[in-house]
Amino acid sequence: MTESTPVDWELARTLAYEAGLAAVAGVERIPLGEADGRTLAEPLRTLTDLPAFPTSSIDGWAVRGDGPWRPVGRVLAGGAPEPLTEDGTCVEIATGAMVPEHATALVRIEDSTTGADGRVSGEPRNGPVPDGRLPGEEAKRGEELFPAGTPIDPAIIGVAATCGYETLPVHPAPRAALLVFGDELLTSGTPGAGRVRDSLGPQVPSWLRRYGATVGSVTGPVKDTLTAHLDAIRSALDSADLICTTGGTMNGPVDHLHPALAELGATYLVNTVAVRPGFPMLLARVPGPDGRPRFLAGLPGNPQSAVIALVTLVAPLLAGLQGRPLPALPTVTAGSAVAGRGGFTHLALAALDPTGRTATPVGHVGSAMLRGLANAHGFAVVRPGTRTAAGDPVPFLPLPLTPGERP
Ligand SMILES: Nc1nc2c(c(=O)[nH]1)N[C@H]1C(S)=C(S)[C@@H](COP(=O)(O)OP(=O)(O)OC[C@H]3O[C@@H](n4cnc5c(N)ncnc54)[C@H](O)[C@@H]3O)O[C@H]1N2
Ligand code: MOO
Repeated sequence: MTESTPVDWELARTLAYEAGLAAVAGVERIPLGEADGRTLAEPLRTLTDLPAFPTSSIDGWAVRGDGPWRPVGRVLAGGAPEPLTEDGTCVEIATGAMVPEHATALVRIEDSTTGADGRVSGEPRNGPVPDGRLPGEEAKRGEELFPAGTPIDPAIIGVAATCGYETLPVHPAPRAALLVFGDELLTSGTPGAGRVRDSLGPQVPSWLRRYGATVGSVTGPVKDTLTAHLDAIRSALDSADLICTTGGTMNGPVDHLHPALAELGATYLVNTVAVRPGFPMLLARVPGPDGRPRFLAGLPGNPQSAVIALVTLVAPLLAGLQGRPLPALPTVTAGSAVAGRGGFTHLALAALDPTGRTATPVGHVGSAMLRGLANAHGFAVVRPGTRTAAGDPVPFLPLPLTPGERP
């Protein structure tokens, strides 16, 4: 490993985020149905008033002036009605239909009677929920509903459709590749006799997708030689904006990542982080074949440490590359004491209680273990030189879990 001073954990997150934001790619327009999980590249403004026309919320009558009213027609949802030209007239109207010009009230079908002469009588309601909707009530034409950088979810897609869009402007999804280093790794069967199963090749792509990347290739185990490392990185550079590697971040006899980065002319954005576990993590910028910015995140080989590098460096980088804000960390209450780690930030795996307000450290949290990770919602963050007592407020860095996971 090249000599380096570990970067403060908060600063490392910020550096990774800013590097991503500075490299955000241009804008593409994609169909609404494909936009879930992407990020708005431009503010979303409504193309019309919402609703775009006065709309009936009831089945009944649109009336003009005082009753009884003489029916002069019918307007269904989808139709554009003629104006009501005389007092004492009405049209039958359906829910969702456009209210004719000059109508003065809406009368529900159940509040009306029709006389022998065919005239309609009844009382408009003056309840707290009006029976019609006025143009612009929900939004005025041109109004900004969501700023650039908003993550797109199904509700945002629904709003975009409502206000007239067929496509949405988004940044291209960052393309990631994963290279797994380590001759000791097995990709099938049970571990033993010095060999361990590769637990990162199968899980890291799923974390990357949850952070918004597409994962083009997973390669490994890559042989523990400098040449094999260089070949694997060069080939991943062809199609990935971000290469994640696992293992080989230290200075062992077969740790080739740092020499490979030197050979490729990489520059470090972060080279080791003052965090436990996970300190040998790194983030570098690597020249790509076409001059586009490429990043390489070196995740340490110990499996929990690799995930800590994902949440520390890769998640902020990908947020930046997508043009998203860097999520602020919520503060929760510590359910029990969490030790400090001297001059390092301690990321302590913790489970949230059902209210989401109290985080309690879990067991099985050695950096070579994954059992604690699989029982935790995220990490309690204990900053350098501090410790956290039970009941203290503590920042919490969540894992990208979806509702229903970790019940
Ligand atoms: N002399 C020192 N040795 C080590 C130090 C140190 O400060 N001084 N730090 C330790 C820390 S902390 C970590 S983390 C590891 C990081 O090492 P590498 O990134 O070089 O990783 P490897 O040596 O390749 O592997 C470490 C460990 O993880 C296992 N591993 C690797 N890849 C996988 C995988 N895909 N799936 C499952 N397990 C994996 C590997 O077998 C090793 O047991 O260095 C410490 N050493
Ligand atoms: O910090 Mo290492 O990353 O303990 O396993």
